[in-house]
Amino acid sequence: MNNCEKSREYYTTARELMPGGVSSPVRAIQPHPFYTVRGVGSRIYTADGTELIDCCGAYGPLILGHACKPVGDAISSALSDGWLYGTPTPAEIDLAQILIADHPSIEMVRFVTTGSEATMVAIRLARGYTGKSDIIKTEGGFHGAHDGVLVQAGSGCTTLGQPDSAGVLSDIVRHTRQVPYNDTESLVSLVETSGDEIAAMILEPVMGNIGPVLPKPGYLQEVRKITAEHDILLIFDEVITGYRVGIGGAQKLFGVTPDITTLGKIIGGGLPLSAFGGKRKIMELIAPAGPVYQAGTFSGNPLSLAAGVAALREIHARKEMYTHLDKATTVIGESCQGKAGSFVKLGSMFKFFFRSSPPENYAQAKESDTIKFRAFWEKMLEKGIFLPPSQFETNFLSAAHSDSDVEYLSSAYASCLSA
Ligand SMILES: Cc1ncc(COP(=O)(O)O)c(C=O)c1O
Ligand SMILES: N[C@H](C=O)CCC(=O)O
Repeated sequence: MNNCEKSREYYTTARELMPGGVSSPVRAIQPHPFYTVRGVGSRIYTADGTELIDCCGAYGPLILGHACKPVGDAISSALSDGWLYGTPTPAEIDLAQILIADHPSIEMVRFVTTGSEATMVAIRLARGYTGKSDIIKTEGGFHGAHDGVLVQAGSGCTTLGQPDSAGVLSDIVRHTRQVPYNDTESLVSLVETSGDEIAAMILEPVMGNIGPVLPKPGYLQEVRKITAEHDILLIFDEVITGYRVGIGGAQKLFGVTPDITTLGKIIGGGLPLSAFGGKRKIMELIAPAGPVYQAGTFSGNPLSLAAGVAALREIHARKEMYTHLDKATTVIGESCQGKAGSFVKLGSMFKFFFRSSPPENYAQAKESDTIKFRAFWEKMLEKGIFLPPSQFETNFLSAAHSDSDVEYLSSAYASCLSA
């Protein structure tokens, strides 16, 4: 980006104040990130006055685009009533009713603040329910930044080349078993030898933190069958896919019912809100109904709930957006035909991999040429398009992207991939 003097200065200051200069590692674009001061519709605006078409969407929450008016209005209205009470609120009942109606797997729900919290407690709940110690995750799966899942983790961990984290005790991660995604044979052999120790398998039904990487036909159904046969709870981490691949998430799209579901991102309308939910007999183990403890000062905060209810009502009122978004990414994919690499999409999730065929798992995703990705990413930025700055992060389109945005994106993909 030519005009970036202010961003450069901000970053110089920020690096003195915060590790890596950022609040989350994926934002530390080198040699310096751009600083954003405004977001409207499909656009973000930098501190240096550059307008960008945003295909990052804050890493997933903004399916309605930036500053969506009904969501903003709901936040303003909630704000005028104060913003934190430390008591139950009517809005949590409204949002719980929407989530339960939309997800056949969810009979009860608990609101928390981040996706990391949701997956952390979902795992604790599975252990409490089954009395077993271990979990299975898929290699390259990302479930937030807590100890038990920071092993072979996707997202920033993979981008930085640090899929395991220092500071995590080997005693903890020895309870986290790994299998490749899309590989039922490895799963069967693991559960046949160790099924008695395994409380839950947690997976992103569509892997969003190395790609996207899509499930092979029948894979999720097989996983459901194998886990059920071995009394292993199945946790679908739908923090990305919830309301992203459609109302009802990946479980509805693929017709697979997990035991526990984690949701985040979109359900807060862009404010911090996450949830986990599942069958009543499992959820009733959560305190104070049962012995599995979870608590949070900011859990179910009124502003996030107001934003979430407004966002989900808007999504319901404009369901046709999913068809439109799917067509839009198909158009972008067509412009990538014949280019050296592979285009992968599901609805509004998409990515061009610098690898000859679409990856089916973590090992294959990591074979992508990240140097070529970086050169392509820079060219797209020069054209005024912000893609997540990693081969291993999904691009997201929003309902605010217009037909002309999609046309522009398509021609930019075609020309930047040819160059
Ligand atoms: C699939 C998935 N699960 C969990 C998380 C953790 O969510 P959060 O960043 O809100 O803690 C993320 C994203 O970070 C995610 O993509
Ligand atoms: N891929 C991550 C979430 O889905 C990116 C968000 C972050 O780590 O800041």
